[in-house]
Order: sequence, then C-alpha cells, then structure tokens
Amino acid sequence: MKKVVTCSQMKLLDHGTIHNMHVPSLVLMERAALATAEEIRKYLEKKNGSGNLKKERILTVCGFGNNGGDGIAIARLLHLAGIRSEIYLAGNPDKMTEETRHQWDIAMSYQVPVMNNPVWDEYTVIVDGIFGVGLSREITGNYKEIIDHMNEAPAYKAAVDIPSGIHGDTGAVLGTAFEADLTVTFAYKKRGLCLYPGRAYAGRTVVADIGIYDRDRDGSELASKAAWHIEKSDMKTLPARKPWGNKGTFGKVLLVAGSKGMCGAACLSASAALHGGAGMVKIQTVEENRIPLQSLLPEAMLTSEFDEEANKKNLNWCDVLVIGPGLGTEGSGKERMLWFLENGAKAGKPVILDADGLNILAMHPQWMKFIGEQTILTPHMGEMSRLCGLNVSELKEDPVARAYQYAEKSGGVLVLKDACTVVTDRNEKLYLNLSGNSGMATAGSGDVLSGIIASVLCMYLSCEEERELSYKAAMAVYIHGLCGDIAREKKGSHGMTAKDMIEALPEVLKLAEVQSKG
Ligand SMILES: NC(=O)C1=CN([C@@H]2O[C@H](COP(=O)(O)OP(=O)(O)OC[C@H]3O[C@@H](n4cnc5c(N)ncnc54)[C@H](OP(=O)(O)O)[C@@H]3O)[C@@H](O)[C@H]2O)[C@@H](O)CC1
Ligand SMILES: [K+]
Repeated sequence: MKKVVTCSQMKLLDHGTIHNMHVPSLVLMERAALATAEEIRKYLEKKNGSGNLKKERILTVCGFGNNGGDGIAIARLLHLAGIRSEIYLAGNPDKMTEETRHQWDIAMSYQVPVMNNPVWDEYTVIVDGIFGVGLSREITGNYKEIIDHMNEAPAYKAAVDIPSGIHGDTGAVLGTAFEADLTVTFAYKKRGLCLYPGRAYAGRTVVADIGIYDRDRDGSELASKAAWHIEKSDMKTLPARKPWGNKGTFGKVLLVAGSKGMCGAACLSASAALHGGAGMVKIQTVEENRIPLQSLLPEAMLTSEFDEEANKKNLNWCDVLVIGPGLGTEGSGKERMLWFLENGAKAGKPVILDADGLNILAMHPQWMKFIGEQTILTPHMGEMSRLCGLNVSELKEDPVARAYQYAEKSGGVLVLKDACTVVTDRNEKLYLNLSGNSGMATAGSGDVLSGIIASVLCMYLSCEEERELSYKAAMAVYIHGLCGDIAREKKGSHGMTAKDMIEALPEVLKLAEVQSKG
C-alpha cells in the first residue's frame, strides 16, 4: 500500500523534515528537481534514441512559490546537461519565496536563458512549475492565459508535483488546469492526482523520493490520517486457501437478491462470489427465478422460502450476507431487505448492502439504525445522491468528504463507487482506488463488485490475521478494478461486459497465489 496525502498533510511533512530533522529546504528542492529533470531526460532519450537532443527545446514556466523554485532548478539542471532549456517567469517576482529567490540567483549565475515573450509553438517540452500544493484559489487573468497557451502548444508536457490548477485535495479544476503528459510528484501521491478530473490532467504519474521523513523526532507518525491506495504487491497478503479446508470453511454467502422478472443481478453477484472463492452461495429470491438461476448458475443454491423459521435457518447458516442486487424497492423486496438487514445486524453478521438495498434504505432512512460496523454500503453516485440528498455534481466536488460524512452518520463502511472509488469508515480510514477503467461503467458491474466483496470477506474467515472491514472492502474494490483491466485488454472498453470481469477474476486471484509463493 502507498500513502496518499492532502496538501496540508504534505506541507506538514515538508515542514517536519525541514524543521524537526533539519534537512535544508533547498536540499529537498534540489532532489525534487533532480528527479523531475531525470524523468524528462529519460523521456527525451526514449524519443530520440540515446544520442542527439539538439532538436529539443524546453521551456519551464515558473511561479513564485516553491513550485516555481523547483521549476527554476529543473531548467538549470537541463541547461547544464547540454539541452536547450529556458525559463519563463509567470507573475510578480516581488512575491518570490526565499528558496525560489535562491534558485533564481543560482540559475542566473549559470546563465540559464530567460524568455519574456515565449513563442509557445517553438518548444518540444513545456514544464509546468507555476503552482503546486500551494494553489489556494481559482486561476484567473494572466495565469489563466499562460496555462491556456501551454495547453495549446504541441509540446510534450510535464508537471512539477501537480498540474497547476488542479486542487490537490479534490482533483477539481480551479478555473483552468495544465494538461500534463507526465507529472512527477514528490514523496507521496496527492489526493487530487488520484481523484478525477485531476488524475486525467496528470497523465502518467511518477512518485519521486526526495527524502521527506514521515515521523516526528519522538517517532510518532506525522499525517497519520493520510489515505492509502492498494497496489498489486498487496495481493500477496490475501489469505491462502488452507489445504485441509472444505467448502464449509471457505465461507457461506447468503445473497438476498432478485425479484419477479429480475434475476440477472443476482446471477452476476452470486457468480462473482463463487469465482472469488466463496465455498458456498445460496440465493434467497422469489420462486419465479428458480429455473433461470439454476440453469445459469448450477453451483449456487437457491431458496424462495420467506418465513421466520426459514429465514433464521438461512441466517444462521451464512457467514456473509449480500442484500440488494435486483431486489426491487417495493413489496417482497422491501420485506426481505428489512428482515435480513435487521436480523443480520442483530446476529453480528457482515452485511454488504448494495443496489436496491440502498435505494430502499434511502426511502426509509429510519432503518439506518440497522447499519453498524459490520455493514458495507456500496452506492454509486446516483444511489449516494438518494441516500444523502445531495445531487451528483455536489457529491463530485468532494467525494471523500461526502463519503466520510455518510460513513460517520451511518456507522458502516462506505464504498462510494466512481472512476476513483473511495472507501472509508467512521474512523477515517480512507482508501482511494487506482485500478480499473471506464469500460467498467456498464450494467452489472456493481453486482460483480458486491459478489467480490463477499468472497474477500470469506477469505478472511479462517485466517488468524485481523484486518479491518474497510481494508477488506478496499481490497475487493482493487481486485474488481484489476478484473476490469483484464476484461478491457481482452475485449476493449466498449465491448467488455460484467461477465467478462467475472471471467477475469480467477486470473486476478491467481496473481495473488503466484505472488505469495514468491
Ligand atoms: N520546502 C518545501 O516545502 C518544498 C516544497 N516543494 C515544492 O513547493 C511546492 C509548494 O510550494 P508553496 O507552498 O510555496 O506553494 P506553490 O504551490 O508554489 O504556490 C504558492 C504561490 O502561488 C500563489 N497562488 C496560489 N494560488 C494562486 C492563484 N489561484 N492565482 C495566483 N496565485 C496563486 C501564492 O500566492 P498568494 O496566495 O500568497 O497570494 C504563492 O505565491 C510543492 O508543490 C513542491 O513543488 C518541493 O520543492 C519540496 C520542498
Ligand atoms: K505544477
């Protein structure tokens, strides 16, 4: 797992390294510049072969905060490497920080060329060192014009730390933003580089170690509320399947799903749970779904009984409950959701509340009392909008804050599904997901996710290692994204379907087995 920070957390870490550990700010800046110049050089060498860079001409556009200081140092390093490299200063030089002024003096000593009226089309690379984590408001006026010129130029574009104009905490565009091909960010990914649209503006993102220290001198962790993103190497931590286990020990999932004429969602969710390794899956549905479901998915069990005695038996039998796919919001669906949500909570069973389960909850907010620490809610933006009464554009302005608010209010783990899915709980454990692609925005994708979450919870049933529910949910979201990535590779983002993601699931989980064997 890798940390993801907010701008204020990054400033705290910078400050701690400089003032507690006594690493001079200019040393950090030099390392930031070296890492960025090196990435640019690597790009140029790849483009030109290892030889001649004479045709290249680089313009670094610098602001007056420390992001500008990084930019000036980058221009100097490229100049000293024998590449045509020029500086353009944007804004008011009276506002230069001490470090940036120092970088300016060094660059002038080395006679790095400075342009006052650049002809934007003449450059092969444009580097954006205007604003970094210090961006504090909408970009307007002259700065906006400059960024728009930079975007229109045909050059390869590299951003220093974060594309200027992207809000480092939310990924929002403040007025305008630099459209980078490459972003070299320092120490940790910033939230705004993970969330959209910031992630799209950043292009390929490289995280460079510049010597930031994440602890205080007494060893306590700084920025301890930082977020995390899961990566492939974390898959090896998934519990291995015990050789002496049986289908009972690998987890029993009860899926309360489907309604008259609606069995597809139940089928996809159950199928994902089985492909994800759950030992047994039983679908609690309506009798009309028996024939289609048993023909489509003979591995799953099915019950249409719905009375106190049968319900209790089914509830006692299962280890994990999934409530919602294709349930409908009225009549039997509503009754089934209420019974299993209430009694599942009383029995302390983990419940994944999805799709119509969430829509019913939105219609009956008083049932939130049945949501607890063992509940995972998986709304997409539309469902979240119904749950919390904000419209989708309001949610998208700051999805992390909205997800956290609802997790706190409900007490459950919230999985807010979007291009960058946010997972959080009331303890502010926060995960931003980086796997997956736009091809996954297709019917049934959410049903597949609820099945995968159930299967990941099953993996941990007989495992000694304790993991928080939010981590397991985030791991499932990551796995789901990898399935989407494989499906896209095979079928393309237009043609892939939810079924293709399920088909990719064994391949993804095999990766975990291979990794854990070393
Ligand atoms: N020593 C360190 O800490 C290290 C920091 N590092 C680097 O420093 C970066 C952070 O530097 P930073 O804190 O100086 O902020 P930065 O992003 O340069 O911007 C501040 C300037 O922008 C201005 N401004 C803001 N918004 C504006 C707007 N909309 N329109 C117009 N102006 C606006 C603001 O003006 P003001 O708000 O004061 O009027 C101020 O002048 C970080 O991202 C990394 O690259 C690395 O070298 C490692 C060591
Ligand atoms: K920048």
